[in-house]
Amino acid sequence: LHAPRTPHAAMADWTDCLDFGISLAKQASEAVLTAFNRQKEVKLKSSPADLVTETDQRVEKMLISAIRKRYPQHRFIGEESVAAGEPLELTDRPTWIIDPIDGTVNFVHRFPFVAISIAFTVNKQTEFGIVYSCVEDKLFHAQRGRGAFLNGEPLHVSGQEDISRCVVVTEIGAERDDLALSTLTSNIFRLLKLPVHGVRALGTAAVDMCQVATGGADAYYHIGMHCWDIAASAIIVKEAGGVVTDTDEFDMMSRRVIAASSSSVANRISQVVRAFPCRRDCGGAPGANGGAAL
Ligand SMILES: O=P(O)(O)OC(CO)CO
Ligand SMILES: [Mg+2]
Ligand SMILES: [Mg+2]
Repeated sequence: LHAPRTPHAAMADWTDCLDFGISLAKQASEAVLTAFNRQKEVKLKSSPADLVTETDQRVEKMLISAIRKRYPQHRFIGEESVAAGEPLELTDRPTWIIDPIDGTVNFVHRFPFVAISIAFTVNKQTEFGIVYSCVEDKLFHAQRGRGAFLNGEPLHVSGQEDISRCVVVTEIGAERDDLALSTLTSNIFRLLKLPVHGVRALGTAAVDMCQVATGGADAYYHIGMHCWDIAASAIIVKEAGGVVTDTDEFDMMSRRVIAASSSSVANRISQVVRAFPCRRDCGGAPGANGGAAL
């Protein structure tokens, strides 16, 4: 089902793809839970804290082969396929952006927050996102213009506008060089000094960001993640009434994101948090790799 820029394609609502994605996320969750308590063979990727297991690779292959069989024209950006050398390219074609296990370090350690994250874009616009937090058995999803849901119940952000009353979620990530670590820790220091009510990190960007959609947290920011970590949860936050930004408009390839309950909270975080340079996932944008404020 190729979707060129035609009025017909503009009218497509992609619900069939969403339903299929949800059924696959449930199957993938079973595979993740079966392996959760078992011994894992762990390999390193970009750093000593960037891990992959056989389950990450197997789940991604299962998802992609099932989707490809049903939608042969569709394209993919998958974390483990990119790690294996596949190009990371977002085109106008219908594209599935997949993180087979978001929270692999948690998975390896049996820390109980791991998720399957699936986003779907057409003409580079996200049409829906699915985040399945497997151990919690929480299925988050959102479709463009149709709201966000947790296990079928509508989601709403907190609406908090005062940063000093916020719980802010972030991730430490896998970067371990001095500049990244000092930037990360000084960002947390500055937020705590505002003060905010608390800073949290669950170990999965997808689930972290979904906390903003539920109103359980008021904001999330992250530097250094990849598009597959946050593409699905970004539309979930947006459809729950939240704000998703970068320095300017949200750009899922920039490796920076702020998701917040209100634009005033997003702006305040943007003033406080500094970014360290990260190579974009794909495409180019002026100043995208600079060390400017997030
Ligand atoms: O476990 P993954 O997919 O590498 O993702 C991490 C990125 O830091 C957690 O979101
Ligand atoms: Mg991830
Ligand atoms: Mg992953």
